[in-house]
Amino acid sequence: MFVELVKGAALLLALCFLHGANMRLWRRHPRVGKAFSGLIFGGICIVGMLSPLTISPGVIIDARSVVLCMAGLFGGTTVALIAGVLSAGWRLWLGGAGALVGVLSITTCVAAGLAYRYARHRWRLGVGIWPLLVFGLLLHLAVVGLFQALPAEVAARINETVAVPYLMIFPVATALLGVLLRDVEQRQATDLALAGSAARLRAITQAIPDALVVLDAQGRCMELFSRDDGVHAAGAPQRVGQRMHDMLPFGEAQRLVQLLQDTLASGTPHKLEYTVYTPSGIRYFEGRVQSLGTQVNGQAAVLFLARDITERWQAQQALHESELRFRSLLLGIPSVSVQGYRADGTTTYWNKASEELYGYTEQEALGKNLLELIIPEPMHEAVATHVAHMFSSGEPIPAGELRLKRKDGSPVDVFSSHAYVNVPGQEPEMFCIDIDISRRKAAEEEARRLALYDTLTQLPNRRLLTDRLEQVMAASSRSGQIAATLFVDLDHFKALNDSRGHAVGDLLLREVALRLRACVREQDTVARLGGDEFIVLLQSLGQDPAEATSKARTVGESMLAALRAPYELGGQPYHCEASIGVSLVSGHSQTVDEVLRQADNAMYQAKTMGRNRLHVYLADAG
Ligand SMILES: Nc1nc2c(ncn2[C@@H]2O[C@H](COP(=O)(O)OP(=O)(O)OP(=O)(O)O)[C@@H](O)[C@H]2O)c(=O)[nH]1
Repeated sequence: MFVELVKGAALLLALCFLHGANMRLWRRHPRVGKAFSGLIFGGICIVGMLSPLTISPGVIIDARSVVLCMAGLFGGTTVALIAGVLSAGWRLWLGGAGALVGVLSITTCVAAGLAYRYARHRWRLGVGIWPLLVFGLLLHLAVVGLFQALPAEVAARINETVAVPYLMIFPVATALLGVLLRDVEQRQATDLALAGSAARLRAITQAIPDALVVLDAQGRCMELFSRDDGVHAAGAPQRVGQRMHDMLPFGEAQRLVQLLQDTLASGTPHKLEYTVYTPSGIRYFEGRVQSLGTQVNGQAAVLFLARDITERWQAQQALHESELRFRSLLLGIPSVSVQGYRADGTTTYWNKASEELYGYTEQEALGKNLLELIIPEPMHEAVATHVAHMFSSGEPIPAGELRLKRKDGSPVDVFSSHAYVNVPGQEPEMFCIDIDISRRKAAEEEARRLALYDTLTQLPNRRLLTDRLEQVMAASSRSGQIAATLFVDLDHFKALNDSRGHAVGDLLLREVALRLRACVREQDTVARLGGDEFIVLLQSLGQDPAEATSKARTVGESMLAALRAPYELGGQPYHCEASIGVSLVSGHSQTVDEVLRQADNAMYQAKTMGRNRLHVYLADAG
């Protein structure tokens, strides 16, 4: 019996070995592998049946139950069916009284193994030693139950002699074979996973442009994974065993070795940029060093990942050069102030024209905030909002005319355009391009002044007077307030011109302008029509015409008195008198021309009445 057991154990070990070798052999063709495994399992059963324990002629006991249930559990349907058919065929060929029970036990074992397999996958039933032992015991109890179908005396002999050892040995054998096959299965899974990882790593290293190198602490290449055409892979097989000093210039190699030693000491990844001289020219690399965290060939090792960044480096270089060109071009450009600012308003660029326009030198401006430099206080909030919007959306601030401030606080009119510059890898910047339009603004202002003011006296001229008169008439028609027009004409002015010259006449006209202005309120208008004719427009004289006339008369009389006061013209005394005609303005009942004509008529009346007096226009008098 012991010899039989040893023989059985040897068979089971042989089965494990053959099954494992077969599955490895047919790894790429698993179906063929399963078919062969079925043959192996079946073959082992047949070998077992060649030297069985013979109970009586035609009734044999062997280890096929153990083998077949494991074929079902670890081999699956194909393996179990092939093994089962082979065993059953052989058992039928042997024939005898136990043939049918033998085939039945074969079927039971195959079915039990497949059921266990199903339960394992479906309900995660374990395949540890204890579940296998319980399974083996239950299965062999069932087989002993099948033995009861043999002729009674044979069954009784089995029960008396073999049943107990059978139930003690075969479940244990089942569990042991199961454990061995589980190990085979796990090793296969591990091999498969390893092969998969290796294949993935190979595919990755072929697909990515980077080279992966495993280096020891001295920078010696232990393994190299790289595309066959990569710079680092040139002569790859010979590279293994070489030091970094054999592949890189001495200085670069030293830097790299230092870096990988730092990486090993700190455990944190490091990176550096380095150059490699190749027959096709210099190439730039970015190297990342990461500790492997495990020893290779008994040594601490790092993974070194080298990326060719030549194109990126060249693009950055070109960008840098073009930016330098652009900045130095704008630096000296005359009359166009260019300033650069970051999102928080910090000044990053300040050209010569900006120095001239705003009064800050480049050193003074750089690093300062836009708002504190040239933006007047009332504009701070609006400018900050526009700048924030520009940096968040990338949309430039619309160009336009702005009144900014110089270093000395004086205002400066500029036409300001804005550009948002966002260079990849750099902080975005806003560039302001300002052109000084102060002269144009001053010229516009002067033209406006010339169009509306008299150059000699600086009083409003006829055009501005007409505007004001229309405004006063509109206001009068709304409020009912009466206004008055006083037409002032100097008496015998021509004689002054003729006797003392035009220039002295001009002096008198200026002095008259000042005296008239001094006689009226801020809201009243004193205008010069031309020659020695002035118009005084008095507003808001009340709603009663008599009262308005009285007020106008009072102002007019004070003007006559003021004009009569002595003059000093070019060092000579002079006495001047004037005649004044008054017409009232009430609502929009008259036109501007009518009002002026009425005042003119009244003034003419004053002249004809002897000059140096005031006359009020009466509608009935025409
Ligand atoms: N100095 C000077 N004279 C001017 C100017 N414009 C006009 N005149 C002169 O002003 C004078 C106007 O004369 P009139 O008002 O017609 O004569 P008048 O001597 O004042 O006579 P009455 O008004 O009747 O008293 C003319 O001699 C013009 O040449 C000016 O801008 N400067």
